Amino acid sequence: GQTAYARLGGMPALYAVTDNFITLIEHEPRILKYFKGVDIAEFRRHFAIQLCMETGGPCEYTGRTMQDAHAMMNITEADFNLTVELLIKAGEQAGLATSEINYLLMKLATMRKDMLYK
Ligand code: HEM
Repeated sequence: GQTAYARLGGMPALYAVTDNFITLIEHEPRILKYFKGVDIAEFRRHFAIQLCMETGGPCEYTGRTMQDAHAMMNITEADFNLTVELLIKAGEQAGLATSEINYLLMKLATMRKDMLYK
């Protein structure tokens, strides 16, 4: 029984991951350039809610599809991989177990093709 959402500490933990992720992006010019003019408060909320949904939590994602959200960005494979590294680091900084980080990555990996080169 327990969902991954409960195991990893619920919404406070997912917001910690999200905030760490945003800080890491702010320090990585290669990724930050994609975020010019983006409403970060909305990105934060949608990202955390998406993590909640993907881990079986009691949330309903109301943001755009991954294909729409990442359209016209032409995200390269290298930049996608770098972003995933930042997300791993964000999870580590938030104290998530490696198994929970891997679970998250596995869930998000299925969306990869929706984001690349759109
Ligand atoms: C693990 C992979 C990723 C996930 C799960 C993810 C998830 C999300 C989510 C949930 C949103 C919010 C959509 C909305 O508010 O409607 C978003 C927006 C965004 N993502 Fe990603 N993303 C990923 C990878 C990337 C990568 C690799 C980049 C760039 C290198 C990127 C750049 C952006 C930008 C710039 C926005 C804001 C778009 C806007 O508001 O116009 N994302 N992403």
